[in-house]
Amino acid sequence: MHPSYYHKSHACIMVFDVQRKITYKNLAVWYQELRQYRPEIPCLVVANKIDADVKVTQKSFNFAKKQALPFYFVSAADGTNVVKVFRDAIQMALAYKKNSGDFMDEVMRELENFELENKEESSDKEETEESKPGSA
Ligand SMILES: Nc1nc2c(ncn2[C@@H]2O[C@H](COP(=O)(O)OP(=O)(O)OP(=O)(O)O)[C@@H](O)[C@H]2O)c(=O)[nH]1
Repeated sequence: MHPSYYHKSHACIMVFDVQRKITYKNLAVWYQELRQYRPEIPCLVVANKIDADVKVTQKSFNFAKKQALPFYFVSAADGTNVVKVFRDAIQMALAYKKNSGDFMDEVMRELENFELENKEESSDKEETEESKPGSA
């Protein structure tokens, strides 16, 4: 995947298809690539399409356990756990964004603060210009 897709990401949801083994096997490859660009962001693992065969939820998928990642059985078709996954991902992303010690994140945070301060300064200036007597 092009590195720009990883840029400024604060969480990752890795989804595999329980009916296609290759998609599970490929998780390791995707995960390695993700960690190259975003070493610390929260990553969630999703086993999708459980509606196709619910018995699959009795199987254990060790990839997530091995990497100590949160794991969810999901069906995008009937909605099982979809909201939960996105809620958890957003919560983890926000927590990460606030507290990240990753160097690139710190740089991005500084840049965002700098831009905000500049915007505030220029809007303060505009306000004082407008309130000057005789100004249009
Ligand atoms: N039964 C079932 N089918 C699903 C589920 N989620 C997606 N599908 C089906 O799987 C197929 C692929 O879904 P897409 O949304 O195209 O997923 P994708 O990741 O873009 O798939 P690729 O095009 O193979 O890369 C579609 O026919 C979907 O209807 C699910 O939870 N259960």
